[in-house]
This record gives sequence, structure tokens and C-alpha cells, in this order.
Amino acid sequence: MSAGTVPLAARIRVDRPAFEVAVELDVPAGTVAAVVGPNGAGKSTVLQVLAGLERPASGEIRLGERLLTRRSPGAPEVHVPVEGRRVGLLGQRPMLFPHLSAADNVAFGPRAQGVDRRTAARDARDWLDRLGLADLAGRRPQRLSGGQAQRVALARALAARPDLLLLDEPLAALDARTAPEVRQVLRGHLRSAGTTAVLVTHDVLDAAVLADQVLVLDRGAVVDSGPAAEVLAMPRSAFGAALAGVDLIRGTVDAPARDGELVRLTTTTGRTVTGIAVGAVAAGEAGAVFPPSAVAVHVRTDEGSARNRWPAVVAAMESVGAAVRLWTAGPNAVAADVTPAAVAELDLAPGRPVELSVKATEVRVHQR
Ligand SMILES: Nc1ncnc2c1ncn2[C@@H]1O[C@H](COP(=O)(O)OP(=O)(O)OP(=O)(O)O)[C@@H](O)[C@H]1O
Repeated sequence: MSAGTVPLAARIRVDRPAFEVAVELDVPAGTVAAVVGPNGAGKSTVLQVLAGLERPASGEIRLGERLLTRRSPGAPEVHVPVEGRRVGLLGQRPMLFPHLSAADNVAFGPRAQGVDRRTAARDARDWLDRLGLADLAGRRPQRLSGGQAQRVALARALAARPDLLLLDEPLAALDARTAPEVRQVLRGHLRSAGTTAVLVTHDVLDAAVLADQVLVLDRGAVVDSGPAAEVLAMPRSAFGAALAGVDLIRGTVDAPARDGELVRLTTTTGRTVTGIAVGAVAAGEAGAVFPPSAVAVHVRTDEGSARNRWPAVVAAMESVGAAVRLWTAGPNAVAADVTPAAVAELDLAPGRPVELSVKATEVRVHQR
């Protein structure tokens, strides 16, 4: 962590036509928080408010010792304007100045802050060098590839030495070959320089590779949050489970269990799921998580109730690599991976009644 690295603490409420966006964010100095969630959940709204482009209905934003925003009854309003916040923003598109070279684009921020021309030029070269772009310093943006331009944009954002870096889908516009390369550059920088950052992404890989903590936003509310590894391994929300590529069934546990013991939960529709307790599980709400590859699909027999065997109806199917992923219909829908041969043999298609089974040893029951 560099000496100037500071933590972010934000509590904000923003009114939107359909709902209120209410988020509390605590990002320790030098760490990265990823904000994920369905379209329209309020992710960009959070970044807009952090950047100072929009005032919240109420709330407070602190960056280290500095109070950037305050709107609360009885206290004078504080709103540090965008240019005074020391907050950098990297969006999907690089938005470089077309008439300036890569180096001049990077030097622009420091120059605007009053840094002398020679120092700004030297710093710009240093940043380009660090991001592996030294050879491209003299190039204009139209002669850069998408990945190179995005790295220049990152250098430009960093050269202004922001206390907080906001990343809004920074890799979304890059092709499948370039995105991993820029992701690595970003990761290297975020780890070594220890920049405090908030990242909005739709890509689970970004969250897994770049983030220390993950917040899942749905209709403006935080429905899950915690260390990235935990949120992805043991999601609490349907969106988090879909993002992590696992099945999640929520229900209630009535007999507590210790770590590693078998424990049973019952859903609101009366289905029971048995799995292995992860940590101590108390009576009350819990989630059962398992990979789609652990779900076996059978022809429906309606033969009683073996453990973790449920009737279901196929709702949708899609090829995923060499497997076929199917989703079942209704509440507690699950995804199951089957072979193309099984699809033919069981005559699987949307609308088809089937039976699903999962071994209890493949199910993890958690109460994060
Ligand atoms: N300036 C605005 N004024 C009023 N409503 C807005 C404004 N910006 C966005 N909204 C609405 O607020 C809600 C949240 O939008 P927001 O862009 O924050 O979501 P998001 O999670 O970033 O979505 P996406 O993943 O599609 O980018 C949406 O319903 C959107 O239509």
C-alpha cells in the first residue's frame, strides 16, 4: 500500500423512479470493492454519486480524512465538485483526446492540476512504462488498438493520482483476447500501487480476479456482500449464484448442525434439501449451494422421496462448451449440466417433466 492510500466510507440514498438506491460501502485503503447486479439495479448510480456527478437524496461520503459529500438533516450540506474530489474514472470506452499523443493524454490531468510541463511529461512516460506502453508514447489514439487505448486511459486516470479509482465496466468493450491482458495490467497495478477502487462489472472473472469484496445490488438494495471468495463460493442471492455459476436453494433449517455434519433445509414450497454444513448452522434461514454439474436428470418416476430428488419441468436449455445446461421452471429453479447424449436419450426439451437428484455430499449448506 502506498503512503497516500486512503479508505472510502460511503452511505448514500438516491431516489430513482421505481425504487430507492441505498448503499453502504466501506472500502479499506488500497482494496477493491466490486459492485455487481442485474441491469438497472443502481450500480452506475452509485458510481455517479461517488464521482460527484450527482447529489444523493441523503448520505455522506468520506475519502480518508476528506468529507466529499454530506446531506443530512441538521448538518450543513457538503458537495465537493467533481474536479476537487481526487476521484478518477475509467469507463468502458477510453475517451482519449484524439488530437493528443498517448503521452500528452496521460500528462493532461497533472498539467490541469498545475504540474509543470516537464514533470508532467516525465510522469506520463513513467505511467506508460509501468503499463507496458512505453513504445506507444508518441502515438495518437486512432493508431492504438482497443486494448492499448484502454491501457492509456488507465494510465491517464492513474497519473492524476486519484485517492479513489472508479471503474465502470472497464473491460466490457474489449474483445475476448484483449480483455484478459488489460485485466492483468489492472490487477498488477491495483495490487502493487494499492489504489482504493470501486469496480462495476457484469463479468464474474473481474470480480474474482480484481476484487477483495463484492456487493450484490438488486433494485437499489444490497442483497449480499462480503469477501469476494465467500460471496462467489456461498452466494446468498439468486443473482450472486447465477454470477458464480452455482445453484442456490434457500430455506429454513430446523435442527442445527455442526461443521461437516449433514443438515436439512426446507423451502417455502415444502421441498427438502440435505447437504453438508459449512461452519456451524443454527436453526433458521440458510442456503444450499451446489454446482449444476452435480445435478442428475432422470425420467420422472414419481417413486416416493429419496433424499434430494425432486420433480421439475425443463424451462430452457443452452449449450455450454461440450455440455448442455438446462434450467428448470418455477420457484427454486435450478441449472443442471447434462451431456448431449442425455438430452437425446431423455428427450429433453422445454416443457418436459423430469426428476432431478443431487447427492447430499455435493451440497453445501451455509448461513453466511
Ligand atoms: N439520472 C437518472 N434519473 C432518473 N432515473 C435514472 C437515472 N439514471 C438511471 N436511472 C434509473 O435508475 C435505475 C438504476 O439505474 P443504473 O443505471 O444505476 O443501473 P445499473 O445497475 O448501472 O444498470 P446497467 O447494468 O444496465 O448499467 C434504473 O431504473 C434507471 O432507469
